[in-house]
Amino acid sequence: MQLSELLYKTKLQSVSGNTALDITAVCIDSRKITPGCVFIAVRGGVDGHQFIDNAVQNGAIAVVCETLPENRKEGVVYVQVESSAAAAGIIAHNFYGRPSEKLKLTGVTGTNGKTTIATLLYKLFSKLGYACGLISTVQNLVGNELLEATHTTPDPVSLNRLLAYMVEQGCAYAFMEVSSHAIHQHRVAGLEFAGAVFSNITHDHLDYHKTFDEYIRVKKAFFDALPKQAFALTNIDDKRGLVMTQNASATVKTYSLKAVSDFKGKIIDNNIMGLHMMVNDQEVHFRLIGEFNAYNLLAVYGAAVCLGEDKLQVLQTLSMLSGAAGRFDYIISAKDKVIGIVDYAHTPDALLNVLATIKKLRKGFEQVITVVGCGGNRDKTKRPIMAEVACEYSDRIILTSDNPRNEDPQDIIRDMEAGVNAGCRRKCLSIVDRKEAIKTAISLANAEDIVLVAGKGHETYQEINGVRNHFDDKETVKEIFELLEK
Ligand SMILES: CC(=O)N[C@H]1[C@@H](OP(=O)(O)OP(=O)(O)OC[C@H]2O[C@@H](n3ccc(=O)[nH]c3=O)[C@H](O)[C@@H]2O)O[C@H](CO)[C@@H](O)[C@@H]1O[C@H](C)C(=O)N[C@@H](C)C(=O)N[C@H](CCC(=O)O)C(=O)O
Ligand SMILES: Nc1ncnc2c1ncn2[C@@H]1O[C@H](COP(=O)(O)OP(=O)(O)OP(=O)(O)O)[C@@H](O)[C@H]1O
Ligand SMILES: N[C@H](CCC[C@H](N)C(=O)O)C(=O)O
Ligand SMILES: [Mg+2]
Repeated sequence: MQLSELLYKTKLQSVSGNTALDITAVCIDSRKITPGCVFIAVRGGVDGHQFIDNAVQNGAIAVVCETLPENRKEGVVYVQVESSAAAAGIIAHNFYGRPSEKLKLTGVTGTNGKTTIATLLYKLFSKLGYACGLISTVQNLVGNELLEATHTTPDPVSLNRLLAYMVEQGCAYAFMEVSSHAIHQHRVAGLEFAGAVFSNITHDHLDYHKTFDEYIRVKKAFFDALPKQAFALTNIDDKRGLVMTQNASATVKTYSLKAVSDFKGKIIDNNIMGLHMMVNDQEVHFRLIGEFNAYNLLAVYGAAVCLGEDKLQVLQTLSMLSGAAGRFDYIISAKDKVIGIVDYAHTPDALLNVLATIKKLRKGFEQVITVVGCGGNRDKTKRPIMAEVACEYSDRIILTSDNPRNEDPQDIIRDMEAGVNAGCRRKCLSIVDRKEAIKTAISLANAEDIVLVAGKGHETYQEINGVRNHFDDKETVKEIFELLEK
């Protein structure tokens, strides 16, 4: 494709050279240069500008950058833009044939619930008979083809390649999670969204965004950028729900369990068998559990209706679906009927939600034993809060490792212990080894007790010092149930 076509819709500052140049690939990483490509120098943790010469040496014939290099090579076209990251999204979108305009793309953002909502939308639309794509933390799916996910929202080149593949495979819809990192880094720049969903916003990722206001501003930017013909569906029970869409030119739709809204729900009953709800005057039973899933289900219902589906058919189909892997995923031991719940709650709010949900499901006599850790090299401020939440809602807690990454797991646990108040110390244990921690929790459980293993959900590894060792919470719980019941 010609460079001039690739630059369509980018905000150019200067161009040196002839843009009637055939480009074979788009590259944002100098380590992955292929001859004939355009290299886009993006500033991140390191400054991509320092790799321009290297990229040219390895065969890049055009360079897109914010600051022009002093030594420019003859025959190479240099394009200056205001934001390389934004240009990368737009250029990648053009290169891959503007895939988001060839299918209906819905983006889901918010602190919690993105994977659940996007996955349910994918399952729902697949069941309704459409070929669909899914881009999520857990997995990417093109029809039934499974592709590994490395990020919640991939980099713009991988993302547009994936969307183009969905188009090629005949997908009519794509549902994707849009993380706040992705919005901030312009990974979704250039994409044409048919609609966007806001789930909620709470304390997370402040290691990256620094302040809560900045985190809100970043998420809001996604809604501000939606096209006029798109829908912007927001949860108005969240304090920031209306702020998100206040400047959107898209059509704003709302959902709520508490207030008058376009998609209004009311919980009639909420137990281990599922949710019994009223949704816009229609009584319906869902297999998903807990109030937070009532919100997720309303978001899915609302988005499907905004995309033009029949209300009743959507509810009937939704009522048959199960949730996403590692989200309130439970196993009951054969003999003692101990309930093991594996959940991806890795933020204070998510943990609070899960434990509050469990509390409502209890019959009264059983203990709740919580196993929880916090990831290394991530927001440290959440550590004591998560321990505090776990203490408040559990009869026993075992603090353990999540993915320590490059931190000493003992240090992480110490940070968590700061949140355990004197009154709770007697019910709290710290065990660094996650498997040992789960085993201890299950050994402490009596018949019908509930063991919550939080933080890693669907993850099948534990990352320690750059090495990912196989580790699967659900598999571990199952294994220990079998071992202890022999
Ligand atoms: C903090 C963060 O988000 N980092 C992402 C970011 O990296 P970065 O900007 O620091 O990149 P960098 O390594 O400094 O390089 C800057 C530029 O120079 C280029 N480069 C770099 C080195 C080189 O030799 N040559 C070269 O050309 C890079 O390709 C890049 O374009 O851009 C990279 C390419 O798109 C991402 O892979 C990387 O994700 C890292 C691995 C990551 O861990 N990200 C997490 C935090 C993340 O994005 N998480 C969210 C979900 C969060 C949630 O909701 O839970 C997600 O969407 O997955
Ligand atoms: N609507 C919701 N509100 C609050 N908590 C939720 C909600 N939905 C799910 N959760 C809790 O948050 C955890 C993460 O859910 P999910 O994976 O769907 O969210 P996510 O936004 O994709 O998270 P991540 O950014 O980590 O990928 C779940 O394990 C559950 O405990
Ligand atoms: N997308 C999140 C997931 C955190 C999951 C938790 N298990 C951890 O490793 O901290 C992140 O990368 O920050
Ligand atoms: Mg997710």
